[in-house]
Amino acid sequence: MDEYVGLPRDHPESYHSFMWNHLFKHIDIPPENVNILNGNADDLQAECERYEAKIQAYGGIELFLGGIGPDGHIAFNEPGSSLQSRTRVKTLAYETIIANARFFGGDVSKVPKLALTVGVGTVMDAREVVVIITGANKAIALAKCIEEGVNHMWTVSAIQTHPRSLVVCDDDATLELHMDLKENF
Ligand SMILES: N[C@@H]1[C@@H](O)[C@H](O)[C@@H](COP(=O)(O)O)O[C@@H]1O
Repeated sequence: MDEYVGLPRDHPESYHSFMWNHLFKHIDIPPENVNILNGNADDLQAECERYEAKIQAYGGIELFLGGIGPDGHIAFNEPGSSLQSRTRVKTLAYETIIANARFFGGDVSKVPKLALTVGVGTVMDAREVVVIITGANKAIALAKCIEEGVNHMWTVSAIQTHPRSLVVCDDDATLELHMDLKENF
C-alpha cells in the first residue's frame, strides 16, 4: 500500500523488505505478481500513475488489508488527506516520523520524510477493506475511526462509508471507546 521514498529497496525497514520477509518469501507467489510501489523511481509521479493504472487494468483490488498509524492514517494518508485521494507522493507527518523512528535506531533524522502511498479513495474502491488496530497507542485512533464521524483528519474513519469493511482490534486498542464492544456485539 505504501513505501518510503529514497530508502534502498533492500533496506531492512523498507516496506518492500517487510513484505518479503513477513509474507511473500513464505508463500509460492511468483515475484512478478508482487506489486509494491517503487519509492526509488526516477519519476515518482509517473510511478503513482502506473500503480493506479495497473489496479484498474486488473479490474480493481479485491481486498485491502492494512494497519493504521497512531494519528489514524491508513497506508500513509496522513491527517488532512483528501478522502478522495489516489496514489501519490505524501509528506509524512512529524508524529509518524517520531512513531517510526524506533525502526531507525530511535534516530528521527534517519526516517524518510516522504512516502508513496495509495490514496484513501484507492483503498475505498477495493471490494473489501480489513484494518487491524492493536495496542494502546492506537486507542484514540480507533475511537475516532468508529465512534466519531467520517473525518479527513482521521483518514481511517473513511471505512465507515465502505459497504464491506472490518476492523480487527485487541483489548488495548479499545481503551478510549465509549461503548463496550463486548456488551454491544
Ligand atoms: N504507513 C504504515 C501503515 O500503512 C501501517 O498500517 C502501519 C502499521 O503499524 P503497526 O505495525 O504498528 O500496526 O504502519 C505505518 O504507519
